[in-house]
Amino acid sequence: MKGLVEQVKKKISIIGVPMDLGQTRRGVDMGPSAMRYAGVVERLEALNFEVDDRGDVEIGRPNKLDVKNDKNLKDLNEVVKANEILADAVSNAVEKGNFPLVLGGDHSIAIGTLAGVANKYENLGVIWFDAHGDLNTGDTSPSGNIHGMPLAVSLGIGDTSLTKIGGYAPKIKPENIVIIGARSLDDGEKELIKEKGIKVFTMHEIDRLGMTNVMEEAISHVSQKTDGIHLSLDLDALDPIDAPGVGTPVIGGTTYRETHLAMEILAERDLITSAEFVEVNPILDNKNSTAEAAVGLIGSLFGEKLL
Ligand SMILES: NC(=[NH2+])NCCC[C@H](N)C(=O)O
Ligand SMILES: [Mn+2]
Ligand SMILES: [Mn+2]
Repeated sequence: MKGLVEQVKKKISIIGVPMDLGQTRRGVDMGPSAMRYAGVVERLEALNFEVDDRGDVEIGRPNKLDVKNDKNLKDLNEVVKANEILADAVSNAVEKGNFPLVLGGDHSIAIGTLAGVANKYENLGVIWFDAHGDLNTGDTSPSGNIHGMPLAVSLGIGDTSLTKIGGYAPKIKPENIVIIGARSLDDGEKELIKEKGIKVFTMHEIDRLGMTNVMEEAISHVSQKTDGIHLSLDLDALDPIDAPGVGTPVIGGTTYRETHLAMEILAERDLITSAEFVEVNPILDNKNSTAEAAVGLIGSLFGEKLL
């Protein structure tokens, strides 16, 4: 499997997704600009990548009357529309042989990213950094926020208007997923994890084993039968001390250093074939430090080294 660092340097297609309708705290729509302002393009160009910034996917404004539905899926229509557009943009990038780098936006956009990637990779592996499981459905969600559902949706579980985005379902298989950094799971998510046998490295395992061992195990879990690996990194995986600008912070997360190390290990192994960095909310941030952390992590993922 060819990744992103060693091969003849791949062109990177950046796709911004100013989506804030998958949750209720405004401001996460400014995440893509915050990461651009923090220098993501320049950082990648300095590593000799050719970067094609495709701009932002257009997000509709919801009709207030549509917000409430009986499915416990907030702003469903606009979330579906934007994810269909994103799926197309991502699949175009993959078709051209480019590496898709998606900048969010709330985590509901993983539905579209995975729809765009998985139609090219039949056995896509997924490494999901998150404080949460994002394995809810309208039936199990305590909030009705679709950003808490993208992993379930991509497994083909949930409302069909979401699972059929991109025209096919499921996108991924439970045995090809690892979640890293979990410390807040709803009851329905815990059940789904058990039922599907999804591999989860909670903060407990990270404390016990250390990030190096967790990454070794995680990589061997997702690289066995897969033909590509997507990295989905929710900035709330990090501790709120290092990443304060997120809508659903949870105390006790990974440090910037640990997460940075995880990215360096992924770069060394050269396995990642697409990535997204989500949930950066500049309104809740401290002088853009969360966007800067995200861009630092992106640099490491793409092979940046000090010396
Ligand atoms: N992508 C995220 N930050 N998800 C947070 C989800 C929180 C909670 N589990 C919910 O479903 O509402
Ligand atoms: Mn999260
Ligand atoms: Mn998430």
